[in-house]
Amino acid sequence: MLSVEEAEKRILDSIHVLNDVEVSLLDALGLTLTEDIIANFDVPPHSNSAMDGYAVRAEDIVGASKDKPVRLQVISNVPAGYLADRAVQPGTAIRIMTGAPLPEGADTVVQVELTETEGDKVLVKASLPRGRNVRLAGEDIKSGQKVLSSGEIISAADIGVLASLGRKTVRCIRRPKVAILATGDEVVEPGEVLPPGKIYNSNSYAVAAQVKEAGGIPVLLGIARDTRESLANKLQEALALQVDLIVSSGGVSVGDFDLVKDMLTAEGSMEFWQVNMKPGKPLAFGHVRGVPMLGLPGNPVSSMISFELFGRPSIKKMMQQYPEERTMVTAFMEEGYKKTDDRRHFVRVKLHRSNGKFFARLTGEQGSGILTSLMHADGIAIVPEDKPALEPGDEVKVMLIR
Ligand SMILES: Nc1nc2c(c(=O)[nH]1)N[C@H]1C(S)=C(S)[C@@H](COP(=O)(O)OP(=O)(O)OC[C@H]3O[C@@H](n4cnc5c(N)ncnc54)[C@H](O)[C@@H]3O)O[C@H]1N2
Ligand code: MOO
Repeated sequence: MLSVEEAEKRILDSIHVLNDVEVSLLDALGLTLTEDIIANFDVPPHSNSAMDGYAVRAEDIVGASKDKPVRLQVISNVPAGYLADRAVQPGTAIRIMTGAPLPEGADTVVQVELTETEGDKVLVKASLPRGRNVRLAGEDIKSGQKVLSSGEIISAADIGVLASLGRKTVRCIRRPKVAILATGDEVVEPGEVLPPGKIYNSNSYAVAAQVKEAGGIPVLLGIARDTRESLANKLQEALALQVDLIVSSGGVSVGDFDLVKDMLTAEGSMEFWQVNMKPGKPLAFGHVRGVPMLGLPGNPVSSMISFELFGRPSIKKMMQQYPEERTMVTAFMEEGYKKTDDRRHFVRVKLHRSNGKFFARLTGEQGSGILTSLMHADGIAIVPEDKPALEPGDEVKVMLIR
C-alpha cells in the first residue's frame, strides 16, 4: 500500500507548470503573475485635495480663528478631473473639490466646514499647518517602484493597483482545463428521470466544483458507460478539447477497471494503487497520450477527499501555486472515533470555538457514501495511521476546508 505522501509525490512529479498568457485584468484574480510590475508614473499622478474646500497658501491663514477669520478673494473653482486655470496668489483662494489637482501656488486645503462664504470672498476660520488636506503626487506609488513581483498570486487589491497603473491586461499562468468524467452503468445525469436501480451522477458535479475552487476550468464530459468503446470515446473527447488533466470517478477498485487498463496500455498508461487512507483507498493515475489522468474512487466522499489530496495540488502545481498549505488547526475531540484498520483516516468534523480553543464533533455517520457528512463539515480531522482511536478530549489536527 502507498502512503498518502508517496501517492502525492508520484502524481505531482509528473505534473508541470502551465504556460503563461496575457490575461484581461479581472480574469487575473487568483492567477500567478509571471511579470514584475514596475510603475512608470506616480500614483496619484498629481498632488490633489483630500477635501472639498479651498486651496490656499498656509502663510495667508496663520492665526485665523472663529473669532478672527481671515478673508481671502476666491478667484476660481477647480473640480476633480480638471486643472485650475490660474495660480493661487497671496490673499486669494481657489474653490477645490476632493481629488482635484492642487493649483499652483497653493500648499494647503481648508475644508469647507471651516469656512463661510461672503460674496466672492471666503472667511477662513482656522489656521492649518502647511500641507494639511493635500495628498502628494506619488504618495501611494512612486514612478519606478516595483509594485508586484513575478510569482505572486493576484488578489482583489492587486487588481485595483494594476488598474490604477493603467494596466488592462497582465501576464499570468493560465488556468488548467480539467475534463471530468463519471463512469458506470448505474449513474444518470441530474435532470433526467431516475430509473429503478440507478443513482444520480453527483461525483462529476462535486469534483467540478472542487476544480473551480482550486482555480481550474472544469469541462463536464458526462458519463462513460461500462464498455471499452464508451470510455474510449470520452477520452477521445477529452483529448480533442486539449485539456490539461482528466479526472474520472469510479471503477478503480480491484479488478473493476480492467477495461480501462487494457485500453490505456494502447493509448497511454494507468497505474492502480491502494493508498493507505480512508476513505479513498483505491486510486489510479496515469497518462492518456501525454495528458495526466487521475482516477478517483467512485464513492462520493472518497472521490472528494481523494480530489482534495491529489487533484487540488495538481491544479495548484499547474498554476505555479504548489505547495499550497490548507489552514490547519488543533482541535479537541468532543466524542470518540474508532478505527478498525491502520490507515490514515480523514474524518469529517464540525468545529466550534470556546475560550480560544477549537472543539470538534463528527458530522454523523462517516461512511464513504454519506456525502452529507462532508456537506456539514467545517474541516477534516486527520487521524494518523498509528492511532487506533480518538478518545473524547484527544487533540486532533483539522484541515479547514471552508
Ligand atoms: N472487493 C472490494 N470491493 C471494494 C473495495 C475493495 O477494496 N475490494 N474497495 C471499496 C472502496 S473503499 C471504494 S472507495 C470503492 C471504489 O470503487 P470504484 O472506484 O471502483 O467505484 P465504483 O465501484 O464504480 O462505485 C463505488 C460507489 O460509488 C458510486 N458512484 C460511482 N460513480 C458515482 C457518481 N458519478 N456519482 C455518485 N456515485 C457514484 C457507485 O454507485 C458505488 O456505490 O470500492 C469499494 N469496493
Ligand atoms: O477507500 Mo473507500 O474510499 O473507504 O470508500
